[in-house]
Amino acid sequence: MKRVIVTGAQGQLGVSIQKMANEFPELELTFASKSEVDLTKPESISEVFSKTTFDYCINCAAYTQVENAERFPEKAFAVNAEGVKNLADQCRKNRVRFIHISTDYVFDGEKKTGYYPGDQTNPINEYGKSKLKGEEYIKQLLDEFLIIRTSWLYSESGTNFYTNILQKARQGETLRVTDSQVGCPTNAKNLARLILTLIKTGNWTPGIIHFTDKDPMTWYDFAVGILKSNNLEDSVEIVRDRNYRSFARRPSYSILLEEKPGKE
Ligand SMILES: NC(=O)C1=CN([C@@H]2O[C@H](COP(=O)(O)OP(=O)(O)OC[C@H]3O[C@@H](n4cnc5c(N)ncnc54)[C@H](OP(=O)(O)O)[C@@H]3O)[C@@H](O)[C@H]2O)C=CC1
Ligand SMILES: Cc1cn([C@H]2C[C@H](O)[C@@H](COP(=O)(O)OP(=O)(O)O[C@H]3O[C@@H](C)C(=O)[C@@H](O)[C@H]3O)O2)c(=O)[nH]c1=O
Repeated sequence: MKRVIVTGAQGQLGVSIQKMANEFPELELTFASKSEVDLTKPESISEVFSKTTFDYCINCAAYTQVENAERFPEKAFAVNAEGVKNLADQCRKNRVRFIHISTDYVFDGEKKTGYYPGDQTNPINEYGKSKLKGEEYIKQLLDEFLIIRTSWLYSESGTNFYTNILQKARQGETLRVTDSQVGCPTNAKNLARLILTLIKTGNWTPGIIHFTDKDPMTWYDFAVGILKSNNLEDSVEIVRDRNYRSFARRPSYSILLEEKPGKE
């Protein structure tokens, strides 16, 4: 039986892992919400780690408000950089393998052929910068780590692009959605399954991997798909809005590719 602690367990990905837990009876999962393990409070981490011996930590905790991060970068860095350092530190002390989730926003989106894990990072917003700093701390502190970069995570519950679009549609609003960014939506359920499978099989090597599960599309295309899959395409008006107002810059083409073919 492998013992696994999941931090940030009440977020989108954390909840997806909780929902999938019964498919992985060989894993003993402990779910820690922010009130139990707060990454910005090292003592809350050490308290939980001192009570149980864990084999793995899956870190789903993060500051994910891209717009607010631009206005209050210190909030994003406190969790995504220094908080991750605190958690990685405890994993090192307690010999816990660390599985961490990062983002396509560590790239600037200028490379029009997509990004491999080893490609040059260059975040263009504060959220991306804070997530990159978190990655750097992990690499400095740990040998036994896996950073999984993913993009455009969505699920049918919680607050995310998918649920925001549906909410607006159900309120009868005309949807205005940008087509100036291209990325790959990723169902949080599929990422949850990948993570638990990797732990179950032990079939992973330390480093950074990329995981997405849909073909490249714009946010506009994604919104149209969301309407269609909910049979709302005929009842809701949707228009392309290249200039949709936002505070943070976002990469225009952030396609995450898996390891280069032919690499040993
Ligand atoms: N959402 C996306 O589109 C993408 C997300 N990712 C990454 O995937 C991971 C999971 O994201 P997702 O589930 O969508 O994010 P959510 O924002 O849904 O969940 C994050 C969770 O972390 C909690 N949290 C915030 N601050 C702290 C803290 N100081 N200590 C402990 N917990 C905290 C939040 O609690 P509260 O809400 O109460 O603050 C929330 O429950 C993150 O690392 C994110 O950066 C990567 C690519 C895309
Ligand atoms: C809700 C909405 C957004 N948009 C635009 C704003 C933005 O450019 C784009 C995406 O909107 P959001 O702000 O919902 O998405 P955003 O928060 O940028 O999503 C990102 O979240 C972080 C956590 C990640 O790691 C990324 O991979 C990515 O998923 O769509 C519209 O054009 N119309 C709309 O109605």
